[in-house]
Amino acid sequence: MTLSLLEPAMRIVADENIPLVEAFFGDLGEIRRLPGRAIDAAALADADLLLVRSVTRVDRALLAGSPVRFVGTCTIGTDHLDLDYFAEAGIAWSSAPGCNARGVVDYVLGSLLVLAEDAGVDLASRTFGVVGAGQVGGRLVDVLRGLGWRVLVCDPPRQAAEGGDYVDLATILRECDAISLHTPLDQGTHHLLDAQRLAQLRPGAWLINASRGAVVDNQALRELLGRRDDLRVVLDVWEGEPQADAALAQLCRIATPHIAGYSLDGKLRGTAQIYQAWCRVSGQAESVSLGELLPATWLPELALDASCDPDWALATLCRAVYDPRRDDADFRRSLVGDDAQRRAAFDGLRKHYPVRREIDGLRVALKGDAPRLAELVRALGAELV
Ligand SMILES: NC(=O)C1=CN([C@@H]2O[C@H](COP(=O)(O)OP(=O)(O)OC[C@H]3O[C@@H](n4cnc5c(N)ncnc54)[C@H](O)[C@@H]3O)[C@@H](O)[C@H]2O)C=CC1
Ligand SMILES: O=C(O)C(=O)[C@H](O)COP(=O)(O)O
Repeated sequence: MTLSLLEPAMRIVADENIPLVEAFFGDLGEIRRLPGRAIDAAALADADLLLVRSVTRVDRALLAGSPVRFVGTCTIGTDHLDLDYFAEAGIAWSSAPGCNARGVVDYVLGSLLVLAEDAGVDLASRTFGVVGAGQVGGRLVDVLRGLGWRVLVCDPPRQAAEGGDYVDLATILRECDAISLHTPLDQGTHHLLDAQRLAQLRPGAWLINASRGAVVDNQALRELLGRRDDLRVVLDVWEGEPQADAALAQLCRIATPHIAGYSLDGKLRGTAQIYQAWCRVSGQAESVSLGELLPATWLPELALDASCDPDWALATLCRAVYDPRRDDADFRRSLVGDDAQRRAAFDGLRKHYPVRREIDGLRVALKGDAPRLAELVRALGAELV
């Protein structure tokens, strides 16, 4: 859909946690910043553009009667948008596909390192299961396979559309030591892992959910973890956010407040993608680009000696960029007080999230001839220099 060309001053309402809105959209008109959970129909009474993150439910109740004609969500997920209503009302929209996918991959890698150290196992000896092989899962599969690890992939929609080397969920549950979930949340994936499927996890299995909370039945998972102390679980997303089940969090090896994709690069890319989408929709030429706005990384380059142990190199490169244990510790400290205090703490940790970059922004120099290390660096997506 192409909207009519811009009038001089647009009125833009944007979540206060979207970075660079002024840099990208400032020339278009007046920008009003609000907390995402406080964006209501009254705030949109004279808005043309609405820019949100995942915490704002955007549907008929929010938009009916408002002049909003474009909704941009600076996120990958779209489960907070009522797309049927947008189509019915002729509202253009865009998400930011893939913007923070690399951050989630870094989160999963960091979590796997912790789980492997706890168990005293070699990650290369595990069988990995990736459920949902889109922007996030697809990148994860490439990295894990690039590292030479055995990976089974379950993605029925892709399997139906493309054929190929996919397995069903039952096979993943039966054969995989480590399972990572990367499906969208929709009717087909709500409680994809319900009590019955959770019960099929292998002895000692690891389960990671950084997709959407309700892809796993949280109550069933809590009950299962109460009975099975062999399982190890990593949860970044929760049913009913910003309320997280504190008892479930205590039973998880790593628990974080929906920050898996919170790399700075990912957030800035999200804003840039929405700006590009708006320019397409409005027929306007782009006048701002992300390249000039991305800050320098704090750790642009690392050198590894050819004699170093590849497992040490893997952990060192991943953790040089991101280690989820800090986020886990911050979240655990926040699990105090009443429900309202914990909800506020959940949002607070996300609002004040520290700067984090991505592994593929790292340049790695190898001192000496080390083909195995070179392969590892490339598999991680870092640049070999
Ligand atoms: N925790 C975080 O910070 C973040 C979470 N996310 C979430 O991660 C999830 C994945 O995002 P993307 O990779 O961008 O989505 P995507 O739409 O690119 O890929 C999802 C894949 O799941 C597949 N799928 C759908 N139903 C399935 C089922 N029943 N079983 C197995 N596969 C199924 C689809 O065919 C598709 O290939 C989403 O829920 C998204 O909201 C995304 C970014 C950050
Ligand atoms: O992009 C997505 O989808 C995510 O899950 C984001 O990491 C969510 O970030 P917020 O929009 O909730 O800040």
